[in-house]
Amino acid sequence: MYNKLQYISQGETSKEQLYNIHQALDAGCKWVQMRFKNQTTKKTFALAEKVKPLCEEYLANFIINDDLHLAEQIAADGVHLGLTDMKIDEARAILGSAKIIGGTANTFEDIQNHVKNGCDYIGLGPFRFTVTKEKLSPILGLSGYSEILQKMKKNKIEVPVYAIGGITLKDVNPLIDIGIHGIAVSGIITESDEKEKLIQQLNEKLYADIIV
Ligand SMILES: Cc1ncc(COP(=O)(O)OP(=O)(O)O)c(N)n1
Ligand SMILES: Cc1ncsc1CCOP(=O)(O)O
Ligand SMILES: [Mg+2]
Repeated sequence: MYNKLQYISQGETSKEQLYNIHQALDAGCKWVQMRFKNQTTKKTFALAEKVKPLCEEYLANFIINDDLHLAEQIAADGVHLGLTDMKIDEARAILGSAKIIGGTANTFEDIQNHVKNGCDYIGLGPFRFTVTKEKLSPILGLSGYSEILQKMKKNKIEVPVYAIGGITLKDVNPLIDIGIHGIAVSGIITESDEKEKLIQQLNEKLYADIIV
């Protein structure tokens, strides 16, 4: 089962990206999505080439935002695709069954489509307004999530759903209570001065029901 905490990288430059990813790994993140928007292919490739061995060193999963071909070239663990990115079934045909393919959803119908097309997990959001992403889809809030998760249950659709968009520590318990599998976060980890403590607190809540 995938880790319940996915860190989505931030940074205006390759140096900032690498620094933020390294800090998140050092603090205990076990799953990184490299999200480096509006860059040349050369720059994203060069960054991915550095991030991959770093994630390997920290035994963390490494997936790429948007760029299926980069994920393939670099032999990343997978890719995250949005509603306007490459279609999930097309990506699956290229990457094969061993790679992780995540898909963005804003509605129950998006989830139905992604599951039919073979995605491994859903990034459902946005939960609330966030400055991390421009052009947000309609905000779902806890009630929107709850409605969608209930429809999934009724229709026997089983796929790990990650909440995304402005998630903070206090949101984790209510999200887990309604059936969310995990969270994908960027701002709270990037901006935290106490990353290790924050990640520990997030994991305690995310894994509270797991008996060891
Ligand atoms: C885990 C996760 N969920 C959703 C998204 C958003 O993807 P997308 O809608 O393609 O937006 P961009 O991130 O590409 O701006 C995500 N990246 N990760
Ligand atoms: C990539 C993305 N997609 C929907 S919201 C979002 C940003 C999540 O970042 P943050 O945790 O800082 O709100
Ligand atoms: Mg995208």
